[in-house]
Amino acid sequence: MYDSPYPAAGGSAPPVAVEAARLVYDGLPLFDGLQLELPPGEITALLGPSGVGKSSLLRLLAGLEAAAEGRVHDGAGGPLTGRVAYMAQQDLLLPWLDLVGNVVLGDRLRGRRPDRPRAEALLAEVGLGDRLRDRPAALSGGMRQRVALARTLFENRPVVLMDEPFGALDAITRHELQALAAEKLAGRTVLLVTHDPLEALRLAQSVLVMAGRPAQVEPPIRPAGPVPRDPGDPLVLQGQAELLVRLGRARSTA
Ligand SMILES: Nc1ncnc2c1ncn2[C@@H]1O[C@H](COP(=O)(O)OP(=O)(O)OP(=O)(O)O)[C@@H](O)[C@H]1O
Repeated sequence: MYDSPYPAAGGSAPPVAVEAARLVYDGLPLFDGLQLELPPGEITALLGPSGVGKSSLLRLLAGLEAAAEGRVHDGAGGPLTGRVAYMAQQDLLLPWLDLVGNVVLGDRLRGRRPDRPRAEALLAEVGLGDRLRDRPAALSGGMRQRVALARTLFENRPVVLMDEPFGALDAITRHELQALAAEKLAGRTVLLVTHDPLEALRLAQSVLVMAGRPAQVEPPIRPAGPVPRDPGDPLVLQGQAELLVRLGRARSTA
């Protein structure tokens, strides 16, 4: 029996465990025997050099990597099927649907009657209550990522996988959306892939660095204090400097 250090709290967000993950592209293992633990109800950030395999690992967790081997489970050996939402860097909004239509898309694809009032309430929560009937083309990049966040929250899954969701935004919009995401995702088990050490230290209870080929995930850093942390906090700034050193080391082993 797998002995998780992060037992699932009854009825709430589960931990996520990856065991013996292996993925080979073009005959070369990207990772092999990779282990990973995500604590329940917390945000974990995953950093690492470009090409090390972060997005591939995220897709493996989402069940989207057909070629991968290994085991992904909820810490008690159960599958994560139906408990995972995925948010990509591109907002993936459909241009012919209005904002409500984009948020309820998952329900429609599953053949369920869309809960439009809940979608409208979520759009209002992310600050778009007065744009419900707009098409995505009428929005800024930051607004579009707000819609993508509302759509992710609409799925109401206890596990959320995010692949550089704020990477394409300007610094101020990114800062605002990070705070919004931290507030709205509280209590869920989140894996956030990012290239930004400051984003990781602002939002995450655990920070992981992925390095090497085949890649491994290094032991977690657990910065002190509640999230979102103040970017000007001396501990955050010091953590950022240390993380940059670790990332430099990780790149030299990639
Ligand atoms: N479907 C695929 N077929 C072959 N190689 C692939 C495939 N998908 C990814 N790769 C390769 O696997 C490696 C890891 O890709 P991945 O996107 O997971 O890295 P990453 O760490 O997320 O990179 P980045 O930070 O640049 O987004 C890269 O060298 C990439 O070219």
